[in-house]
This record gives sequence, C-alpha cells and structure tokens, in this order.
Amino acid sequence: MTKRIVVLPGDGIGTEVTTEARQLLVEIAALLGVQWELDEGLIGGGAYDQTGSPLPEETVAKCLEADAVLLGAVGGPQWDNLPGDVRPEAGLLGIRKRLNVFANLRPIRTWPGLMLASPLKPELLEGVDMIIVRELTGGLYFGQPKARVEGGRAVVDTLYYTRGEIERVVRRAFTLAQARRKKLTSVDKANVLESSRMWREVVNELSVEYPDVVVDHVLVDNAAMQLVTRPNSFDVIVTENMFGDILSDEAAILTGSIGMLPSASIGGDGPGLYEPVHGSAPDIAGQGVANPLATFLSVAMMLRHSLGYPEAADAIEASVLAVIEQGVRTRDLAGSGQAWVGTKEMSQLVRADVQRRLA
Ligand SMILES: NC(=O)C1=CN([C@@H]2O[C@H](COP(=O)(O)OP(=O)(O)OC[C@H]3O[C@@H](n4cnc5c(N)ncnc54)[C@H](O)[C@@H]3O)[C@@H](O)[C@H]2O)C=CC1
Ligand SMILES: CC(C)CC(=O)C(=O)O
Ligand SMILES: [Mg+2]
Repeated sequence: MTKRIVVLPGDGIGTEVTTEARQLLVEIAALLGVQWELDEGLIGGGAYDQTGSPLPEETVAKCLEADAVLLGAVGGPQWDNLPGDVRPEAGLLGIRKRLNVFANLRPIRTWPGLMLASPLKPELLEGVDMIIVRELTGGLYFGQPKARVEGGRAVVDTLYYTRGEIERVVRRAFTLAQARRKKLTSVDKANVLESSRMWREVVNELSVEYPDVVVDHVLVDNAAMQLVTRPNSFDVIVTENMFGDILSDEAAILTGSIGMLPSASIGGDGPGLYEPVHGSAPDIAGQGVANPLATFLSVAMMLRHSLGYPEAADAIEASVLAVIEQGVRTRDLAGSGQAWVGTKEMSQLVRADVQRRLA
C-alpha cells in the first residue's frame, strides 16, 4: 500500500534540512521501487504569518491521515514577542499533543570519526550508545495554569502528570531496555518535586514486571554531570519532558554537534513524528551551512519504526558513518582550520552513498 509522508519544514534551518531529507526520501522510494505520497504542511512562525495560527487545522488533518510525519524545526526571533499560545513553539507542542506521541526517543551515540569534534576526551566517549526516552506530551510545557497572575506581579507554570501518563512512557522505556543492554536509569528530582516522587514510585512498581532490567534512579542535577563524566555508563534513560529536553541538548556534545541528534516521537495510534533534536538555528539560517545529518538520521528512524524498511534505515546510518569516516564535515563538525562542506554537498555525498548501498 502507498505510504503517506507529511513533511513539516517549519522555520529557519528547518526548511533547509527537510528539503534535503525530502530528496533522500524520493530517491529511496525509487531505489526500493515503492510509491510514497509526499505532502507538506505549514507549522511554526511561517504558518502563523500565513494563517494566524502556528498549527493550522489543515496541517493537523494531513498529519492524522499520514503514516509518518517529518518535522524540521520552528521558531525565530521575529516571533519572540507573540503571546505564548500563538508562538511557533506552540505549534510544535500542539502537533505532538494532537498526534499523542508521548514517547520521544533520542538516541545518542559517538561516531568514531567525530570524537575529536567533541570537547570531551576520546577515551571518555568510547562506546557511548544510549537512548533518552523523554516524556513528550505532559509536564511543565503543557500543565495549566500557565499565566501571569496577581496583576502581573507573579507568574505560574504548572507541572502536572497523571499516573497513567507516567506509566505509559516508563513502560516504553522498560521495553526498550529489554531489547538493549537491560539497564534503565530514571532521572527525576524526587528530593524536591512531588511529581518526581510519583515518577519514582511508578518506575519502582513497574520494575517488578521487568525483572531482567536493572534500574537505578539518578537526580537530574547529578545526571547532568554524569552525562559528561561517565557517558558510557548509560543505556536507556527515562525522564519527564523538560529534563529530557535539557539533557538531550547536553548529550549533543558527546556526538560532536547537535546537528547529529535525531529523534522519533511515538506512542499514539496515528503516525510517528520524526524530527532532529535541534531548533531552527536563526544564527545560521539561510547560509546553507546547517548540518542535515540529524534529519537524515531521523528519516532512518522513520523508515525503521513507521514505514517498515529497516534495510533502508540501516543504509542511511551506514552512509552517514562512511561519509564521516571519509573526513567530510559540515561547519559545526569541523575543527579549526579543517575544511568543511555546506548542507547541500553533505546531503549529496550521503545520498550518493545510500544509492550505492541500495542499488
Ligand atoms: N524542535 C524545534 O522546533 C525546536 C525549536 N527551537 C527553537 O529554535 C529557535 C532557536 O533556538 P536555539 O536555542 O538557538 O537552539 P538551536 O538548536 O536552534 O541552535 C543552537 C545552536 O546550535 C546550532 N545548530 C543547531 N542545529 C544545527 C545544525 N543542524 N547544524 C549546525 N548547527 C546547528 C545553532 O547554529 C546554534 O548555534 C528558538 O526559537 C527555539 O524556540 C529550539 C529547539 C527545538
Ligand atoms: C518547544 C521546545 C519544547 C522544543 C525543544 O526544545 C525540543 O523539543 O527539544
Ligand atoms: Mg530542545
């Protein structure tokens, strides 16, 4: 059956990296001899400018009918003074909620050719291979009220979780750990937050059902330190929305650049949502220097989790590795004085390698 893929380019470098990823998808379909229907939708600041909403209903409807959604990134300084409910980021939170993709998988690995791109010592980075499972549709980013109160003299954000919301993402993390090295680190702030105390309770209760998985609990401040002092001690990390957001950007330095971090958001009855971990990078938007590999690796996750083509996913990952090992770098990955290529050239080199593998 024809697969339907909706691409949501968004703003800034989101449009640049998804243009390349779309080309990759077109070429892979031809190589596999399959027909995919590729459509696009508006989201973010551009959507707000055109329609008055950062998430038009037309976009939601397209996504709900798709097999998979690929998103670039949203946001930019020109929209920073908009009210919270129409900011570009509200569109992103909105599509995650409407697709009910509560489990955001963010794999973090080191790439042998890129160890020098990280400020950390290579011996520390040896064998880093972890996945952060971030709760994506609850917590502080969604809880109500979220408002200025007391005549503007005070402000409130709400960290709200139901037990069910915690259980479903923690179960995903346990299942994932079972399929990997059977180690689950739950990250919370149970020394001060009631929500974290419930989080910890749920993890402990569910651990009985997964006796082969070794569980430990780490407070988020300590976890932030351990991520860079002993990164290869982690297998699966499960944590709430905001902690996962922050820790995964921190983990980007293990891989060499945030331009190398893909993600898959799953769990709803509908399509999975695939996106690079990075944002719209207004500081480099329009210059043709964005690293497209996080988005290519997100396409690989899409092929594996939503489209059923694991061999094509393997090919993309192998091609990224091969091109890096040949010494090709985008600017974010290049050391000082090292030559680098732009978005399009990196894209072409990886796509050509994928062609060779799938031909
Ligand atoms: N998923 C999304 O749509 C996200 C959107 N944002 C939004 O993006 C805007 C910018 O946020 P920032 O905090 O600057 O985070 P950012 O991730 O956009 O950029 C942080 C730094 O990393 C660099 N960078 C990011 N992606 C890169 C890539 N593919 N290749 C090379 N360098 C890359 C940028 O140039 C910048 O120096 C804000 O409006 C923010 O709300 C931020 C994070 C995620
Ligand atoms: C709007 C933000 C929650 C986006 C972000 O930083 C992320 O999902 O990583
Ligand atoms: Mg983030």
